[in-house]
Formats: sequence, structure tokens, C-alpha cells
Amino acid sequence: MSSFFPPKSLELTMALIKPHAAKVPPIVQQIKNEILNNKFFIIRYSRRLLSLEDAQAMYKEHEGKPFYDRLVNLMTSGPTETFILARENGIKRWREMMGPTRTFDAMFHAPFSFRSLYGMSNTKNATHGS
Ligand SMILES: Nc1ncnc2c1ncn2[C@@H]1O[C@H](COP(=O)(O)OP(=O)(O)OP(=O)(O)O)[C@@H](O)[C@H]1O
Repeated sequence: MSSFFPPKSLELTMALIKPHAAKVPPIVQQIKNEILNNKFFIIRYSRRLLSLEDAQAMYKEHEGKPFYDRLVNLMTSGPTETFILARENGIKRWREMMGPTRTFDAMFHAPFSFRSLYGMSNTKNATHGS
């Protein structure tokens, strides 16, 4: 009977597929499958193009770093797939599913993570979480 009710301490997290991965339908489908396989509730979903202001606000903490302009350009280069997800320990689980920030670290330390499988560089690392 208890399985009909959601767990008590759901955490919300924003999960985003970055434009270079969002333009490849099999990657999007695979990530959506993993979201469901990992028992996340999808609270909101949208496919949308971020404005320059959205991207700058999202990565404000990195302003001035060498990769900042490249990152903002990437994030505004095409539509993103954005999910608001809920799950017990959802923030930690989504970060585990993404893998380490740097694609080559991800390949080495978390070979089945999204960033290992779909990352193309340290900036084009497939997914974001917050
Ligand atoms: N050394 C780097 N070189 C190039 N791009 C980088 C580098 N470090 C971070 N980035 C880019 O900036 C984003 C934000 O970096 P942050 O350190 O906040 O990592 P994160 O929390 O794992 O990533 P995100 O905020 O996208 O979920 C990374 O996802 C990546 O696209």
C-alpha cells in the first residue's frame, strides 16, 4: 500500500540537457529514460531557448573565468531540455547521474555517466544540475 504514496522527503532539482546534446534525439530519449528509471517525478518539463540574460544569470558565479563566454555562447546556441525533478536524495542522485564536471574526469571516474557518454569537452559536458 505504501508504494502508492510518494516518499516523504522529496528534493527538487533542476536538470537541464545542454544544447549540443539536446539537438540529438536519441541522447534526449536516453536521458529521459534514465530519469524515469531512477524513479524521479517529472514536475515540469520544457524545451526552450535560453536568453542571453538567462544564461548569464545561471552562470554568474563563473563570470570572468576563461571559459565563461564559451559557456554562455553554448547555452544560448540552441534549445535546452529543462526538467524540474523530484525524488528522495534527488540533488545527489542527479549529480551522480551527470558525473564529474570535466568530461575526461567523467570518462575515467564515472564511465556510464551522462558527461562521460555525451560530453564533448569540459564546457560541452551535456547536462547541468542545480
Ligand atoms: N575548467 C573548465 N573548462 C571549461 N568549462 C568549464 C570548466 N569548469 C566548468 N566549466 C563549465 O561551467 C559549468 C559550470 O561549472 P561548475 O563548476 O558549476 O560545475 P557543475 O556544477 O558540475 O556544472 P553545472 O553548474 O553545469 O551543473 C560546467 O558545467 C561546464 O560547462
